[in-house]
Amino acid sequence: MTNDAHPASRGVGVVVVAAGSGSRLGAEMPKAFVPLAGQPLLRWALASVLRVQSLTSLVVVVPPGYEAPGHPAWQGGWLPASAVLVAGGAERTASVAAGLAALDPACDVVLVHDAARCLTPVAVFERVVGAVRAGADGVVPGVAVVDTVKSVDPDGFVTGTPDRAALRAVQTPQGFRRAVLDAAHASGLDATDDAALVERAGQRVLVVEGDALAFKVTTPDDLARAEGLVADGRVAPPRTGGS
Ligand SMILES: Nc1ccn([C@@H]2O[C@H](COP(=O)(O)OP(=O)(O)OP(=O)(O)O)[C@@H](O)[C@H]2O)c(=O)n1
Ligand SMILES: C[C@](O)(CO)[C@H](O)COP(=O)(O)O
Repeated sequence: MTNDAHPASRGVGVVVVAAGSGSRLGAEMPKAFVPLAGQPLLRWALASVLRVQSLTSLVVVVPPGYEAPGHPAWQGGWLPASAVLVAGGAERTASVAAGLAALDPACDVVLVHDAARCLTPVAVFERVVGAVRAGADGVVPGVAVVDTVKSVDPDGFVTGTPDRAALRAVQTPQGFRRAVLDAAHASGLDATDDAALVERAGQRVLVVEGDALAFKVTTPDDLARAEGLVADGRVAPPRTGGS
């Protein structure tokens, strides 16, 4: 790992959350360990994380029990030596909080990334880091919404049609000034992403351009899409002997 050339920088810490069960995928193992072209989704995700220029601390949040370095899931030596393993919680928010607690306290910028967004290009990471370094409290990658979106009531009746030009589907990595994210998680609230906690704390979150390759592997169709992209050579496989 290298230090950021920025004089005020004390480094970028990345928390990769990989503790989910993947119930919607329905595999026989936790989703992060499901193979994509023969390699665990987590390994694909780490391949981009390890290329982040200013990375100084890496925490991987895993299902309870997997934090033992001798766990069979790590056979093959693909886990980076620099990675700190911690056990996750029942919800994503709790897993992120566990990861934050294990991050090097010297990091002044934190990225939180889903292992399930396993093909996210490193350029997205660098874009998010750059925007945090430029002064944003929080930064999320996002893509335009292509469908017309409806809000509905509990009975399914439409209550509105928001202007989709003002909507973004957001991805990870989400980046924050360290103090901002720590304070947001100290609220103890739950949310489906970290930016929502920061928004609730009254901080401004900037959306930067995401990437179609940063889609989340959620269902079997998503995994098939990822397999197709690899087979077509759209993404390079993780190198052997590390991620
Ligand atoms: N308790 C949890 C839940 C989710 N995650 C992580 O958060 C990311 C986004 O979650 P999602 O893709 O929704 O994963 P799951 O919760 O595993 O999926 P499902 O809802 O289908 O069970 C994933 O990398 C997942 O491993 C986590 O670390 N801890
Ligand atoms: C964090 C996230 O990936 C941003 O899109 C997403 O919110 C996770 O949501 P899920 O409900 O756990 O699928």
